Amino acid sequence: MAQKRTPLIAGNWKMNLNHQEAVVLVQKLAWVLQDKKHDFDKAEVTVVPPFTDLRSVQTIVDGDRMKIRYGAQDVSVHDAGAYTGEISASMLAKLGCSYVVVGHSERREYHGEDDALVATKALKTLQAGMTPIVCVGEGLEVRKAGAHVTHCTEQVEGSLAGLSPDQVASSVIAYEPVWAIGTGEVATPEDAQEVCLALREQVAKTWSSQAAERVRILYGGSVKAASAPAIMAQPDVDGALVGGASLQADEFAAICRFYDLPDLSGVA
Ligand SMILES: O=C[C@H](O)COP(=O)(O)O
Repeated sequence: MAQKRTPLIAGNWKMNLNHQEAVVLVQKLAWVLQDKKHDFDKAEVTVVPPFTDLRSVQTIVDGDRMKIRYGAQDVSVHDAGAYTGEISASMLAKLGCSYVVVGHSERREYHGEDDALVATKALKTLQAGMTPIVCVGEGLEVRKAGAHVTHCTEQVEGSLAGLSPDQVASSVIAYEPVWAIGTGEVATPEDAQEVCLALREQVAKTWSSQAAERVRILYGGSVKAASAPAIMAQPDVDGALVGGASLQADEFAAICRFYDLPDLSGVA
């Protein structure tokens, strides 16, 4: 019997909200989810703030015993030492991070991160006891050429290279078509399912069928409360990596609450 994957809704705040604004948003999100009786066993909720907010988020999450988890938007490939400006995995783990987003397209584009570097970051994250959210996705030209499935499966193979099947199974993959990020151009549920299924099949081929069953695969790219249900109802989509909409507590909570619906079968 295949083990059921726990859905994950992660909110990537990107370079937004100082530590004081972060506390306000997390507090409001907790209140809205509590008010709506969100079942955290049905879907994990994670916020991914800037580094500067993590200690404040840890304080309020721990202090109020919130079930909301949190994580970081990047991590160093180094363990410690003379690496100005970098943040190590052990530092993030010490701050109670559960997740680390690695290989986001904005880091690949603006910081020249390649698959090999992303794979090292994913391994460092796992070795520190956290879960990497490994981002892959194609650009508009690749999509127009119909090469998006090949592009993304090759990217996932390279971005998880060197990990064991168990480590891959314990990771999260986020399919984020670059042309959908921040554009309002959300992928269709069929687009998302097509690539997420291909990624899962690639995991089965490269690592193991057990890893393919267990690895969670998210969709990201202009996800809003209105578009989320049909995408997240797809059989190979295990949640969402949300950007802009995660900065609004009500909108982000509405996305999370999709999994509280009594019967999801009719939503797709
Ligand atoms: O990490 C989140 C993705 O970049 C999606 O961002 P977005 O929801 O603002 O398009």
